[in-house]
Amino acid sequence: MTGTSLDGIDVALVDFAGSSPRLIAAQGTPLSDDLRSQLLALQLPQPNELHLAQLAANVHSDACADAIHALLAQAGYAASDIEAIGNHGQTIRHRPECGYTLQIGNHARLAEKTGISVVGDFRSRDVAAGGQGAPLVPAFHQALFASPTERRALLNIGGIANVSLLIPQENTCGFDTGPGNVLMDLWINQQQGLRYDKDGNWAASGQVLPDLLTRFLQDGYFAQAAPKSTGRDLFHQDWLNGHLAHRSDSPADVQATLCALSARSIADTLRAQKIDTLYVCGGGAHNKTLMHMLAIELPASHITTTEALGVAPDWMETYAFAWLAKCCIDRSPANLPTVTGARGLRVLGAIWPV
Ligand SMILES: Nc1ncnc2c1ncn2[C@@H]1O[C@H](COP(=O)(O)OP(=O)(O)OP(=O)(O)O)[C@@H](O)[C@H]1O
Ligand SMILES: CC(=O)N[C@H]1[C@@H]2OC[C@@H](O2)[C@@H](O)[C@@H]1O[C@H](C)C(=O)O
Repeated sequence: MTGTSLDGIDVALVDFAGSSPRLIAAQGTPLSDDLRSQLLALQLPQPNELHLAQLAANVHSDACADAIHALLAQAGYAASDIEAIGNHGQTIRHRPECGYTLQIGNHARLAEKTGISVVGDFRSRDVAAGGQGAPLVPAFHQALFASPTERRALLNIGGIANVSLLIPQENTCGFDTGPGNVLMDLWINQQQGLRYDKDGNWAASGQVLPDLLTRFLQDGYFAQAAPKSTGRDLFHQDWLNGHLAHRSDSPADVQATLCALSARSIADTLRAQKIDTLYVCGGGAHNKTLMHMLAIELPASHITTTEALGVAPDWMETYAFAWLAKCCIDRSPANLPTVTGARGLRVLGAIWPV
């Protein structure tokens, strides 16, 4: 899995032989500066992008192969022990309204480099069936973590934040709430050259600016009804610069307000759901300021991380893509039409067999 934050490659090794899946090992490897800048550049239109995307896909696959070999060596497994790799690829465009979503990654090359079958392109079939193609993890959350008694929400705070609502006796809902870390990452990078605001310390040093927060929240995405999904296609540098034009706020206050934007836009979607426990995963679970703001926004819910469900917050997403690969191999439908808006259940993904 390489997600919208473009921070690294996460690999999970999962055993599906028992009655429920078991996460055996997981590892994160930072993306090289070169690959990261190639992938970042492809997030928005640029000249010669077809060629550049194919070259980046090759480098991405080679880096994924290295990360997989490293995890197998560390866990004491051989390639021949592994049935398949679920390869999300890197999203460089997400335009379900135009009938496509694009995750680059050279699946054939990854199969060649590892000698392991690859399952990839998980989102296209759902989009072809009229769905958003995202988020896909709610089906996995439902399969593993639904409770007969507790009203649960699982919240992934990656670059983009997405939520799964697991309410007893109700269909599972899920959608992208909007920015998770992506705008905070862009702002601290622009102001201080850092990749992210460690523990949310910079945000904690500023004051939330209510008028700026209101301005951010006026983006039409927040009021849109589900099914909905988003990405860097919407929440990018120009979005941020556009909202900050003709203002002279203190940079720390802007960071605090971006943090509040993530917390508020998440909480606004959860308040009416009377969630008993909110389980947080993704890198944002490490942002203490964001977690604190969420707790203030949702006083009636117990807020913890997915560690309480037995899965460390950093591995939930990559675990999900192993599960999605297994569903594809078994030809089990893995989308939730109540989440993505697809016309029906579909088997997701394509297989590059060895
Ligand atoms: N200690 C920390 N303090 C604050 N923020 C952190 C910390 N560790 C990680 N993050 C944030 O989490 C981000 C990475 O999160 P994650 O890996 O879940 O995103 P992703 O999977 O790439 O995104 P998505 O889920 O949207 O695809 C970093 O870019 C950073 O903003
Ligand atoms: C198009 C795309 O890559 N979407 C990602 C992104 O990252 C978070 C959010 O936006 C979510 O919709 C999705 O990823 C997760 C893993 C999903 O499909 O459930």
